[in-house]
Amino acid sequence: MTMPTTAPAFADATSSDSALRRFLHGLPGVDPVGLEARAASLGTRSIKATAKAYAIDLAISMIDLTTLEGADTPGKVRALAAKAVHPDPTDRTTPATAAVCVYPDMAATARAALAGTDVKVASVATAFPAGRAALDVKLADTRDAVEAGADEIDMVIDRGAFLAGGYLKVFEEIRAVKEASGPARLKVIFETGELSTYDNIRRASWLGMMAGADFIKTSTGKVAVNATPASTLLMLEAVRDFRAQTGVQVGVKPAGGIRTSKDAVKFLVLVNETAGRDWLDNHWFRFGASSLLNDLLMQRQKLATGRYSGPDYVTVD
Ligand SMILES: O=C[C@H](O)COP(=O)(O)O
Repeated sequence: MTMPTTAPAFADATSSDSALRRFLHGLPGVDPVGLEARAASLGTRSIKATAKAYAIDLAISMIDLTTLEGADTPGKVRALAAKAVHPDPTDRTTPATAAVCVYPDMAATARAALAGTDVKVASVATAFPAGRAALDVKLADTRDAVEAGADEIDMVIDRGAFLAGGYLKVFEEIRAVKEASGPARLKVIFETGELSTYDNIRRASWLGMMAGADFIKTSTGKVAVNATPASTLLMLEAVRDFRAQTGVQVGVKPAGGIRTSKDAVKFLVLVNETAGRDWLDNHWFRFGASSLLNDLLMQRQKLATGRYSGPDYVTVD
């Protein structure tokens, strides 16, 4: 198989397992107390009502509206797609979400339902969520999703290999999935809640970007600890530093457990204060969320009218 070439800046660092280990373990260590304090303090920033209205619309436009359940049906995916295109049918000024995110077997249904719109089809692949399958199975899963119409692939890394120090294996797997993704943008999920340390999250971020990730993503939403402000802050620092070093911009997607407007706005403050304004649009920042949109819609309505709507204002997620 022809592999994409590694960025020249990293040719030496990725020439062997030991070279890659030296590079990743040579990254500056993370001070956990300082990191968490910075994330917490940015989270307490208050913003003006006008900025809040802007932030709510921005957050809506950044959602990968997600359903990743064993019980997903074509009907549920079509309803989700309709909601992604017109989140509030009574107010056509409401922005569409960025994407609808589904399992590969639902990608064709999502593609058909979103035809003629700007909303992307994102599909998880590579034996999501555990990532425990042979590489050829993961590549077939990826190709299936792309052939069915996915614009974006959300792959999971092999956390077992990463934690055992098999960095080159993880690196080569990401490169192979990137190639199998063809024109689709590749989001690489680290499952930060399983990586044990902040140092590992920093190492995984660099590993993913060096291997060609278009986005780095925190979590699957399927484990106990999903997206946290601290892990997202760390990843935002990584994309900022990677661009400074290589000129290549990589997006960030916190996912899992983000359910309120208040939380979404906190994440946007982190983006603005860490990576900067260049990341403040849905090409470079996404929220992976199954249950955030309704709260954003209710807050949007409250800002516009001064009151919350009745419980039947929004459809159930
Ligand atoms: O990638 C998206 C996540 O699976 C969604 O997680 P959530 O259901 O906690 O919002």
